[in-house]
Amino acid sequence: MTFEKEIKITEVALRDGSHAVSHQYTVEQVTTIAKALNEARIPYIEVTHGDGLGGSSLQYGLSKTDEMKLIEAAVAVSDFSKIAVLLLPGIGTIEDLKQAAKIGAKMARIATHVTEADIAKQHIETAKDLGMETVGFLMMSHMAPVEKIVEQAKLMESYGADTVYIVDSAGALLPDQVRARIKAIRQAISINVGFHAHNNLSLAMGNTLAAIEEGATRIDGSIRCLGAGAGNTQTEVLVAVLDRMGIQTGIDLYKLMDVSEDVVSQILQKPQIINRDSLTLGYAGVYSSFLLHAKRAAEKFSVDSRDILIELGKRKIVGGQEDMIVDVAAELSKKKSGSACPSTYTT
Ligand SMILES: C[C@H](O)CC(=O)C(=O)O
Ligand SMILES: [Mn+2]
Repeated sequence: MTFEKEIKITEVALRDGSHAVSHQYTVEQVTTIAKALNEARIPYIEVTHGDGLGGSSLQYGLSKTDEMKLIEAAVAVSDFSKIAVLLLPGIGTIEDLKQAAKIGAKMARIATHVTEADIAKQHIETAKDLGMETVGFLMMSHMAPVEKIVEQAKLMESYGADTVYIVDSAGALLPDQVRARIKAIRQAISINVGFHAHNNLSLAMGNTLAAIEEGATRIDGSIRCLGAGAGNTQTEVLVAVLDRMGIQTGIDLYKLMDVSEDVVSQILQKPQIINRDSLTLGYAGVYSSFLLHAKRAAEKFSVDSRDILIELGKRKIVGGQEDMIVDVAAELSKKKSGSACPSTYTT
């Protein structure tokens, strides 16, 4: 294969990776990592709470540091990289977006469940009015058929998005499913197509390459895999692989390897591996950030978190419906013991 096209990587360790560090990033850490990524010539660095602007909450996990301070810190050390922010309408607001733009964010990625693109209209339009490069981010893309995804991608294009992403939030897509999705939207829209993978089934790299072969030119990576579940496509590995394939990214591989080894590995609470939890997420096809809630509910109701996750997958529960996790745990507990009492109340 020979590729002439340019692949532009968005580094998500300072956003998706926020899940992996329980949203405890400090200004110093963000400054060090963003500075190194900027020196490695990463085109875009995404910085926000893991669930996007406004995500810091009891529901999604409280940030240690106000995300606007983290965005400011990244902007201050990035003269090459553009700082991107993620926004899920309903979690983040237009005001959050305006503030992020004011302090120097240059790209807005507006994320919706794969069938709900219409709720992104005002956010995409506002981001464009603010002069930001704008991405429509179709999450949980394994949950909708190709025709539905095409319809939703067209909506995002019609609102003014510069790029539409297929997002494999659960790390559940198989390579042929990625190919079908990217190929179909590539043919249906005339803006950039992007792909965001999770590695829960160990397919992040393979799926990313499949997406590139079908015409995706905007790709997400995460240094040292730092992201929800088993993490994302590992940026430094991706850059090396693309280089071996003759695809130029303009990124300095050695600098990226060094920031991974010398900086990011030091702040990891535990290595980003595929364990039974993240494997279950991919296998069940559920949102990676459900894991923590499912584990808490499993402990409370003395049930197996895998059973909760698999049941959530069967019921097609989506982001925003986290309260269902406790309901499912209670039901499973009731089936098991005839009582739905949290374990702290049983003897
Ligand atoms: C809010 C989510 O964590 C966005 C994302 O990275 C995904 O769906 O995957
Ligand atoms: Mn993600």
